[in-house]
This record gives sequence, C-alpha cells and structure tokens, in this order.
Amino acid sequence: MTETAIRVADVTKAYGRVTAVDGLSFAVEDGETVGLFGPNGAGKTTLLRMLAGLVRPTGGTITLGASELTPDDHAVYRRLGVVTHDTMLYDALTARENLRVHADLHGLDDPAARCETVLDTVGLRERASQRPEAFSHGLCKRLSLARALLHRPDVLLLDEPYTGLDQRSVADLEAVLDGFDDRTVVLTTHDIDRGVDRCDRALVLDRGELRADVSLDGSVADFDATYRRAIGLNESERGRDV
Ligand SMILES: Nc1ncnc2c1ncn2[C@@H]1O[C@H](COP(=O)(O)OP(=O)(O)OP(=O)(O)O)[C@@H](O)[C@H]1O
Repeated sequence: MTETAIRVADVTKAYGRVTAVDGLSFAVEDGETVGLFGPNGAGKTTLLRMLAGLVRPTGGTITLGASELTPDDHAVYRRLGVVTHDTMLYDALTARENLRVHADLHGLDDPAARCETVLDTVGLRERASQRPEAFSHGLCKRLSLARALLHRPDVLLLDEPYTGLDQRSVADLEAVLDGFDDRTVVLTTHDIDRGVDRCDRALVLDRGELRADVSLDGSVADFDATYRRAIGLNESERGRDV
C-alpha cells in the first residue's frame, strides 16, 4: 500500500497584500514525482519553499510522513533534500568542504566517503578542490544537488532544476533522478516537455490557486491543452515554454 509522503492542507502564504499561495490542499504519495507548473508569479517557488521549511505558511499545515513541518522539529528536515534556485553555497569553502559541512551537520556516519560518492554522482569529483565562486551557475547547481543527496533524503524538492543547465548537465540530472526513482520528488519547471517526461503527475497553479491536478500518462500535447485551459490561455497566447 502506498503511504502519503507529503500532505498540504489549506496552505496559504501572504506577503503583505499579495497572496502568493491561496488555500492549497493536496497529497503526494511515496515514490511519486510531481511537477508544479504555472506562469510567472503563480506561487510555485513559494509553495516549494514552504515544503522545504524555508518559508512559513501564514495558514494551513504541511505534513511530511507522520510529522508536521514545524520550525522546532529538526528531525523532519533530515528527510528532505532541497535544491533552490539560489544555490546557497559557501563561496569561501571548496566544493568538497561545502559538502563536508553539510555531512557533519547531518551527523552522517561516513561523511568523507559519502561526500566523494555524491561528488561522483553529479560529476564534480575533478573540481572538488575548487570554490563555487569559480563555478558557472550550472556547476553550482550540480554541487547544490550533491548537497541535497548527501544525507540520503526520502523526498527531493527541486526548484527549476533544468534552468541554466547545459545538455550534459541535464543528462546527468536525469540520471540522478532515475536513480532516485523509488523516492518522492517535487519539482517546479517551465519546461513542459521535460516535466511531462519526468513527472507522474502535474499540479497547475495560477495566482496561488490549484487549477489542475492531473496524471501525466498522456502526451505532451494533451498536457499542453490541459495546462492552457487551466490557466485560461488561448492557443495563440501560448509559447512552448511556460
Ligand atoms: N519574498 C517575497 N516578498 C513579497 N512577495 C513575494 C515574495 N516572494 C514571492 N512573492 C510574490 O508571490 C507571488 C508568487 O511568487 P512565486 O515566486 O512563488 O511564483 P512562481 O510561480 O515561482 O513564479 P516564477 O515562475 O516567475 O518563478 C508573486 O506575486 C511574487 O511577487
């Protein structure tokens, strides 16, 4: 029987007068890969950051497994691996040291070996002695992904994982996600083609509201039409990239 990995119940986030996320409720099952789609300003990043515990909802609850995400319950965050758009790396430390800090924070049993494993996973072993300040955005993203994988999380949260990656990095990311297949992934993307290919299910947001919740077992064109209807776009208004 599948278990619920994430439960979002009537979650709202208001920034002053702007309601970025407006009373969302949904559940993500263990092992599901769910894509958050929607136009600019729809609330995707805000929702993902709330799932990651980086932003506090102004209303509602988020539950991970059996535990509610609360600022005081640190154990629950150990189950999450997060890659945000802003990679949040320590520029003064090398790539390897960035990982080591994270490994020590998580109290891993095998920190040194685990750091080398994830460096290999994201193809950064040869650049592990360099600092991220010398890295391109794509390389920083790889390092951020390595950090997210380090403590073997059950749930991976990725904000626009494909943005800024070259073809090789995209292929590497896909290989990493293939290896993560039995675990739960939530990602935001503007890339409908990759999103449909990768995700089992799509949530379409617009103006903070959930406009569609569909399984992605059909074609890109099918989802394209669903997406367009969900956000009220005409055929002529829509480009390939959302
Ligand atoms: N820190 C903040 N302070 C004030 N308003 C914010 C903040 N973060 C987001 N917002 C507002 O919340 C709304 C949702 O933003 P969010 O970044 O979540 O959308 P998004 O769907 O991720 O957009 P994009 O596709 O452009 O990245 C927008 O109106 C945005 O301006």
